Amino acid sequence: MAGKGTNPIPGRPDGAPSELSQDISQWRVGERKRLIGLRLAMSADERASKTRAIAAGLDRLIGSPQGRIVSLYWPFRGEPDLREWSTKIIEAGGQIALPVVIAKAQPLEFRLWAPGEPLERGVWNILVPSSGRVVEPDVVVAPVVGFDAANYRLGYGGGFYDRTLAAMTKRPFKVGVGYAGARLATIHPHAQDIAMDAIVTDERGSHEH
Ligand SMILES: Nc1nc2c(c(=O)[nH]1)N(C=O)[C@@H](CNc1ccc(C(=O)N[C@@H](CCC(=O)O)C(=O)O)cc1)CN2
Ligand SMILES: Nc1ncnc2c1ncn2[C@@H]1O[C@H](COP(=O)(O)OP(=O)(O)OP(=O)(O)O)[C@@H](O)[C@H]1O
Repeated sequence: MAGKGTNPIPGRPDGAPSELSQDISQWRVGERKRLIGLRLAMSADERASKTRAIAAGLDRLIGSPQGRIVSLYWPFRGEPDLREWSTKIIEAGGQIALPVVIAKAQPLEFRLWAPGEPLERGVWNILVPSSGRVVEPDVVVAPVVGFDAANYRLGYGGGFYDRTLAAMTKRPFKVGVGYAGARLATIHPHAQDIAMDAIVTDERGSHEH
């Protein structure tokens, strides 16, 4: 099965899953690179049209955002750009929060933000709200690098969302968002990986509940 463009877990001639965590973390590194490469290779038009489909999927899944805080993200490395959708959430009576990296290996903080409000460069130069109140979102929309059939999410490898979700006192509704091409059979989840309640992609399918 180790065809062109695949990244078999090493240690097995057939690429079958090995339980060696070192092999799995190497496999994750390779898959992150491959999947980020795939989405960066898409045209801006293709990303925009897939992003519109993702936004429609989020609307169907989440329903009315009235009185709810939805955490989004400031897009980078070809992630779906949902900033236009964030305006719709606010117009419909919801609020938007953005994640802030406080430090490596620490949970994220979420700060309220609305389009037009000031942002500043945080850790790794990521833009974060300068002044919004720190909140716990009702809905966490987390960008995925990859995702699997059990709704586990592969991110950039910082473990930020897993730590954040584990530390939250509220139990938010957790939605992973990404392109359909980011689907994997399994991400070989670690014990501390937290599955999403749903994954929304540009393809309508069984991941929506
Ligand atoms: N748009 C967006 N914002 C987000 C996230 C995200 O996934 N997407 N995050 C979701 O977690 C947090 C940021 N997570 C990040 C994790 C790793 C790297 C990164 O560049 N890591 C380097 C290695 C850095 C180092 O260890 O020195 C790398 O991958 O090369 C960047 C952001 C919060 N904000
Ligand atoms: N709740 C947690 N407590 C302690 N360590 C954790 C926790 N969650 C994740 N980690 C550690 O963080 C590291 C990266 O985790 P993982 O590969 O799952 O990141 P990711 O989901 O791809 O990244 P991100 O969530 O930042 O997008 C791993 O070494 C993992 O053990």
